[in-house]
Amino acid sequence: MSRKASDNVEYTLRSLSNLMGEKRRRQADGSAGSGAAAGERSLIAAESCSSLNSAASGGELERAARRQFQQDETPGFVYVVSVFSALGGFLFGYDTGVVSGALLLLKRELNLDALWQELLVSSTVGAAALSALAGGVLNGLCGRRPCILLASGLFTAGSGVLAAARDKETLLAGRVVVGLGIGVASMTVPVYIAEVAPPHLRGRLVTINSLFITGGQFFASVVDGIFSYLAKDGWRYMLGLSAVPAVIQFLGFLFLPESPRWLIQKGQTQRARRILSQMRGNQAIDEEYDSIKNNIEEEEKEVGAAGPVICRMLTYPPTRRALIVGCGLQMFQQLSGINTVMYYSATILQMSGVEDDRLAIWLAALTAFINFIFTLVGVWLVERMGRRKLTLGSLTGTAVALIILASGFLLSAQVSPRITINPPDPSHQNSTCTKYSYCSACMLDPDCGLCYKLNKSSVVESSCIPVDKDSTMKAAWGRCSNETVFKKEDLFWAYNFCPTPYSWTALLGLILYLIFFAPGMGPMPWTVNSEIYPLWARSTGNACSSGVNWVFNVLVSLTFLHTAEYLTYYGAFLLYTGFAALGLVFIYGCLPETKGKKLEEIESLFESRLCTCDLSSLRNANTKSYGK
Ligand SMILES: O[C@H]1[C@H](O)[C@@H](O)[C@H](O)[C@@H](O)[C@H]1O
Repeated sequence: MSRKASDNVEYTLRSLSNLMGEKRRRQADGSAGSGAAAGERSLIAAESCSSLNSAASGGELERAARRQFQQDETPGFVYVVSVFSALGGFLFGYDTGVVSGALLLLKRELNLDALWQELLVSSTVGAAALSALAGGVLNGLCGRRPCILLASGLFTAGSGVLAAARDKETLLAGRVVVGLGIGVASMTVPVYIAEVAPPHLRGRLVTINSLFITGGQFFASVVDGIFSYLAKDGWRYMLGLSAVPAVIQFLGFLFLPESPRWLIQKGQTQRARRILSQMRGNQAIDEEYDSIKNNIEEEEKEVGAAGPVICRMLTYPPTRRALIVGCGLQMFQQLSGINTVMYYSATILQMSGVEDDRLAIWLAALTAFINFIFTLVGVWLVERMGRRKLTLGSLTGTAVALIILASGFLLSAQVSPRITINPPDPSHQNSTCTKYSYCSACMLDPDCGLCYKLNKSSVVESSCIPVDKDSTMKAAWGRCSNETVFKKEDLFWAYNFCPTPYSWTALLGLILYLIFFAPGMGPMPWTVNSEIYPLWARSTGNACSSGVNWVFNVLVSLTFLHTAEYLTYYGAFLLYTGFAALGLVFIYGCLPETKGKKLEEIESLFESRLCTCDLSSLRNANTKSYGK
């Protein structure tokens, strides 16, 4: 048996005897509950002993120990704490998702031009990027609990300001406050959940936070759909509703505890022990407590405590590698285009023949629903497949779906209807729209739309006309400028899409994209980041990687329309395919498996150079099979 395997056996035996010792102690002093329960427990212990005796190798022993550990119920308290913190994820999803529907109403009521609309969307994401970075320092100094309280306070204040806003400047202020809350929540919540969860449930519980993010986005799209019928002040409800979960989270966290790991780091050991045993219920905490404490002491010896954390992280190879992996994952999540696909979903659906704007809003809610449901699949898969396989499988599928999506746009562009009528501009403003010869070129200009008739399924009598400044549902002038009149005359108006027989390919690509992206590439960057840094570097590591996520989120969303103008739509989606392929190489080479490991064990996975992860996992597999 190798040295490592024998260490494992020794460690496993120690854990088992710890567990059983604790059980026996409890049974003896009668604190283990009723006689029946105690009887049941000793049966489990006896079963484990016999499986221990018959276990022939280190691997089997380890499995027996894990089975034993998992048989001990995880107290409901851990789930309550996780769900309350994941409300932060819900608010992140809700507040980033709700704004598109709110803007439809706002731009009419407050006469918002394109610049103000852009400001209201990107100010939130920009503020989130800044506060995620600042959240690292706050987390380290004040702890996770005060940061979650701060985030829910910001969410509540922000949504109050938004619901009561009378002008666009106040709206902007409200969106910035909400963005500050999103940034702090996005980096704190996964860390907090990872620190309170038992190792065998950690992946699943942290992934629940991502489920809440996509749940928030789905809920936001339903709220957008409902209140879109309330033309006056509907946006106040859309933007203000997030105060409800925010207040619930704030009140809950007044009573919920601090992370025991942070407390141990700050020397508050008694409190930490109390909270840890609350979180572990009937399980022995001595070993976990000692391992956290020893780890902190060792880390201090190895890395020292002088200088800013980020400098220490960059000069100490294991944390530098973890940081590269964490930030890389977040960067590739955004570079594979999730937010443009979500943002563009209504248009893709319109391309596939959905003419009505309201129906498109509801179908966009369906897209958000697919994203949500398949994140649930991720929650189910994460502890079965592990992080690495799940992320690799998900990104491979995402890349294939992007190719299908791009092909949909390419085929549509190739059969793009010709423009057959070029009416003179009555306002003599010489708009560029009337100069295009094909629908595909007309569509790439955000100021233009197509007015056409259908003969069976082919487009006839088509013209490219400037879009109305107040509503993208009609033209500024000409045959398609009066909605009720042009619909009666069997005329159609297409803004942002060209009617072609290949639109279903893009729709198929969109659905496949979400099915593949949602279980892996959506949640895993958050989950992995919450576990790969040692305690002293955890806040800073998560602050940096969340900051990278938000910065690339802004970059990709802001550049999408320009990218599409230069590269056309299929070019833009092929570009994202290229990024996804690069991401695959990166993940294949650099992401180690963290499933089932204690947070304190994970640092050792980054001891060897990056790009050898796959080799080391192969080596481990070989060692195991030789040992058998
Ligand atoms: O993990 C989340 C999730 O996938 C969301 O759907 C997306 O909008 C976010 O940008 C991402 O960070």
